[in-house]
Amino acid sequence: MPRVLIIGSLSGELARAARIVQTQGAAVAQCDGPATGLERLRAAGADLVLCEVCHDIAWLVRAMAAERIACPVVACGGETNADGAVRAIRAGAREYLPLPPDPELIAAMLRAAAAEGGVRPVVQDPAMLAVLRRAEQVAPSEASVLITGESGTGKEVVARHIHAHSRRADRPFVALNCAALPEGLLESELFGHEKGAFTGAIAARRGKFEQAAGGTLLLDEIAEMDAHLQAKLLRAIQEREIDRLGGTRPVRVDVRILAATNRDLLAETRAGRFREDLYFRLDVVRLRLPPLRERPRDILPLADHFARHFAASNGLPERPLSARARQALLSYPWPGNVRELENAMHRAVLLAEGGEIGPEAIELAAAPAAPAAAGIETMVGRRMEEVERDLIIGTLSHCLGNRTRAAEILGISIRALRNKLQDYRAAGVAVPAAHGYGAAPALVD
Ligand SMILES: Nc1ncnc2c1ncn2[C@@H]1O[C@H](COP(=O)(O)OP(=O)(O)OP(=O)(O)O)[C@@H](O)[C@H]1O
Repeated sequence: MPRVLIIGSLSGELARAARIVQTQGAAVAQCDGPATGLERLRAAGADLVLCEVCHDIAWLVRAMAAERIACPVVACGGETNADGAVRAIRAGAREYLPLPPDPELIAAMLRAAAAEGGVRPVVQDPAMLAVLRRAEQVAPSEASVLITGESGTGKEVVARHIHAHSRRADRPFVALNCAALPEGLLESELFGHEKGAFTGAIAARRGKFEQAAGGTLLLDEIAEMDAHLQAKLLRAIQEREIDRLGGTRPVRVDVRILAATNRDLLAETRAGRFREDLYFRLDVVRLRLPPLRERPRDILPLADHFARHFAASNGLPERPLSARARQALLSYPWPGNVRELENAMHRAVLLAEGGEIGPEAIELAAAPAAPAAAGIETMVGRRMEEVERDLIIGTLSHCLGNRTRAAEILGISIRALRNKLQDYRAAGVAVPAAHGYGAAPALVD
């Protein structure tokens, strides 16, 4: 059930909008202004925020971004208030809902919010169908599931699928990328903190464990978690209790844990970088997602799906893929997996002209140069750190800015990559942005 937070006074047209939202099956909460709204979001989260246009939407959007609260904000106000609508969109609102409310429009908004929250996996290749069947088989149990696979193969999509088929489906699904945050922040993000627990903890905040109460928590890039947090996580799983930072007594939690990684977690365990007891707790059931190159029959159905999706979201006509474009997609190795295909199709939809999407609209990264062809003479005479920098930046651009995949190809940890990028940026080197056209989560460098 989608959760909608309404910010504004529940009288007149906004009250009607709230009733429509409820009759369409969403749970509604209400706050009088952005400040109390933010508190509510910290405490309970939401799938969609509806905020009256008279409030300071720019402040709300900035505050949410600063606290990494990811949820679309839709402004609402009088249908003749064109200036207000423009201001709200400039301030970062996703859309403007004119009042009096149109039930059709509200239904479309809720559908969009729900679609963002969960993608139904598009799958046709037998290798992936087998994985999905197994996911559905284990979904109703309470078992932890370890989802492995290269970055961009759809680990989060499969995790959401498990949640959707579980007994917890009507409770929240919460995902956290353990590589995206520095350690201190990750701890408070996971376990929450009390007011004043550290400098900058201006208000108490519930962590992801509490936000996922009764539901499912996906810990993505689990191998990146440091030893101290691994110990805290183990305790949370074993004792079903967590300690907020700065808290004085433990909090009971009821959460099913799914973990994802693109590394060989058993090897990490053997190398002493990952706790064995935690590994066995997480690896009750394992799902290995094959890379896209090992499931060629998924390529075209996914490409068609993304072509339709991006045409609709950009207000463009639907264009079919031409036979030559299909051939180009089938003969490419997809090192960035489904995420790369998604980005390629987004670009293709924007670039296509005429009745079809032709091969000229499909820009694929050149296959990485074979080591022997990389040109040793281009390296001789140069400083090691310079060559390293070019290799790192080059690999990152090849991966469309995806840190996880670049680190994987380079054979270094995401943390090490992030530190390098920070140094480069400080030295004035242009670093490819964390995501291209696609919806890959931005990592903090
Ligand atoms: N079977 C699928 N059907 C539809 N969309 C998919 C599918 N698999 C992946 N995607 C899309 O591809 C993108 C990457 O998927 P996802 O984030 O689940 O990958 P991941 O393996 O978790 O990546 P990472 O390791 O980088 O976190 C997402 O935008 C997702 O919606």
